[in-house]
Amino acid sequence: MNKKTIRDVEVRGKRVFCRVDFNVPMEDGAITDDTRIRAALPTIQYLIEHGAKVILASHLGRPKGKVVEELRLDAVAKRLGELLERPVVKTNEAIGDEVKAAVANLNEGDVLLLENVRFYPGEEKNDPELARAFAELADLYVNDAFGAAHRAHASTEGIAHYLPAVAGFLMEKEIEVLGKALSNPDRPFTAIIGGAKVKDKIGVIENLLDKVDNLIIGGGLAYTFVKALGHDVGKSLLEEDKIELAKSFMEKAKEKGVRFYMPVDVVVADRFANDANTKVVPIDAIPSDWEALDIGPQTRELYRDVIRQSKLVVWNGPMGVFEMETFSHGTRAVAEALAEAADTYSVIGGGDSAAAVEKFDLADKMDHISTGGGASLEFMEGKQLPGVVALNDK
Ligand SMILES: Nc1ncnc2c1ncn2[C@@H]1O[C@H](COP(=O)(O)OP(=O)(O)OP(=O)(O)O)[C@@H](O)[C@H]1O
Ligand SMILES: O=C(O)[C@H](O)COP(=O)(O)O
Repeated sequence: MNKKTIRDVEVRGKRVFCRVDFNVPMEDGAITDDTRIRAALPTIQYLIEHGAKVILASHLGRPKGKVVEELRLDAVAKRLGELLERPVVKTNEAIGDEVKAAVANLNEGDVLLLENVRFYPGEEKNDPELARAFAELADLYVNDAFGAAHRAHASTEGIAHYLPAVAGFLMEKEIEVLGKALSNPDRPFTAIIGGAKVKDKIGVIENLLDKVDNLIIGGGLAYTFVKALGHDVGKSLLEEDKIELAKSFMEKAKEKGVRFYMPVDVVVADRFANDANTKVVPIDAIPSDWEALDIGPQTRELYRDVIRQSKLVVWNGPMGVFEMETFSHGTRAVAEALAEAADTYSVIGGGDSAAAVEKFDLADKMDHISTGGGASLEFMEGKQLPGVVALNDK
């Protein structure tokens, strides 16, 4: 990575404004998955051990510039304190007198968590006034919020214009792993693209077609490709306006020598429910009033084999409606194949695929699970992430 990191600067005695992505899932005020908090610990611990005065900032949810009581960061501060095994001071504001006083009270190695930065309308507008107010609290800016790096907001981008700005360890790792996959991949390199819609994956498929040896398609978006091949898809997800695009992707794959893998059989259901009637049918025999909700057993085997023969696999998007047990087997098979393939470096591109891997209890068997959903998708589209661009070059 050509950006400076916290290793390249002196942090001792400095007030460090560290942007993290603590946008964790919550239910009834309780954190249901603290992966993102844990992922930021190496940076926070480094700052503590090296005598920084640590000021953490994050968003939670989408409060749209207003105070939303349920989106306060108190539960996050508590969890962070437990994980760090040290007190974490939490303010009820992210700027202003209360915050300035709390920062002035910090000793070397102390940790302060500011209130949800998205309570301020200036955050998402990348208002220079708010960015400056954040910057005035600190001597150094550290961005460890990879999950929010695709957002040009006051605490992710704007602030970097007013302070020396470097990356944290999580940011560095995400950029290095995803960056290597895209620029210098071990081969055979396979991308597995699933999820609901072609529309959301156009950029990724386009970019990856130039880089991969194998492209595996699954999930709801596969049926637009199936239709493009001339088969009926019944009531399966279909984006009529993307059929031509699907055709052009398949042609482009052929031109480039990319092997393009589509489901050969699917699990169809008579309604969208876990207890629906189901059957396995070949891809060219989807009944007109049934919908395909998972890849079938032959496809699972086919995809397993491709995974086994790959040196690097990047996976984004589930193979079926994995939230329902009946339609989870395709996604599980891909996760298991990645877990078993010892010589295959597996990169999970955040979002639902990461949730699936967690659900199947296979997270610790993957080589890298991105903490970014939208951010990793934009990175894989080949886009520059504003939160990264704004950091100081080496
Ligand atoms: N065959 C299918 N029919 C209908 N829905 C499907 C099918 N296969 C997968 N899905 C649904 O697609 C959803 C996931 O797709 P989505 O594009 O939202 O997430 P993703 O690809 O993981 O991207 P992100 O990283 O943004 O979360 C899941 O909720 C899953 O149930
Ligand atoms: O959950 C995420 O992907 C990040 O925290 C970014 O959140 P956002 O999509 O609300 O900007």
